Amino acid sequence: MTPLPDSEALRFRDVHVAFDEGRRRVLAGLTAEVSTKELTFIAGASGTGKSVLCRLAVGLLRPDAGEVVLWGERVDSRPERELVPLRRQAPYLVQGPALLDWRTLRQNVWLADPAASVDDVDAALAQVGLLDWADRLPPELGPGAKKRTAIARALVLKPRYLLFDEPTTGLDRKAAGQVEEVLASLKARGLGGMVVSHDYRQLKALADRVLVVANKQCAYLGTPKGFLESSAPELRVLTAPFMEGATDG
Ligand SMILES: Nc1ncnc2c1ncn2[C@@H]1O[C@H](COP(=O)(O)OP(=O)(O)OP(=O)(O)O)[C@@H](O)[C@H]1O
Repeated sequence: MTPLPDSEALRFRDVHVAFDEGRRRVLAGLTAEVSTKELTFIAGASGTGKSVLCRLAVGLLRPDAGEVVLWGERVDSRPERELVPLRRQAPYLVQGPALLDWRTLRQNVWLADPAASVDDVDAALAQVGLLDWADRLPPELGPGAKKRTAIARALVLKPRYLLFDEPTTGLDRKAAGQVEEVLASLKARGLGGMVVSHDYRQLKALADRVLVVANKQCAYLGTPKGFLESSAPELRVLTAPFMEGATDG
């Protein structure tokens, strides 16, 4: 494969991460390169380091060894003050939406970027299908709409890349479908992202690429089809229940 230009690449090079004073090794020599123009799903069993990968990508966690390079710049060794602007370009959406309940949706989005114009704020809400709800308060929303508001908070920053940690976990089918529609529309507009997900139906529908973390390394980086149809034991253990369900249904 031809190497990606720096302007489109997120690179992990021989990354090592351990917790509890080195006793709990999570990543040991993970190397992978993803395009920030694509939607890359991060798959793997629970606790293998998928969220750790997101935190590394934007410098919320520094590796014990190895390099993390985003758009040609070392993230792992950058001073914290330089990471703040980087995180506006590549916001990381954690699982909980973290909205202020006493502020309207419009105000919640505005708070993410007080310098934004009202048009920009409303455009961000429109992109997630919530413009009609701009003057409502978060407690009036269901969990899916709260999640979409959190996405609007990231979009108002006019990001180059988005990192989503399990964006539909805990949502019912309908709410998850609405969040997936937002992901699909961002993808259609050419905005890339990294999505930590256990939902292989969603992965199959949306992913350009899949990165699997297993055995403390990158066990697979390729197409969703290649991932789902692989016979490699470390991938089969993840995909077999889904593939069997797909055949049955
Ligand atoms: N700050 C921390 N201190 C100690 N251990 C941590 C810390 N952060 C992560 N870990 C451990 O690192 C491992 C990987 O965590 P991570 O959250 O990346 O897993 P994950 O693959 O996203 O899991 P899940 O699918 O369950 O969300 C886990 O065993 C977790 O307990």
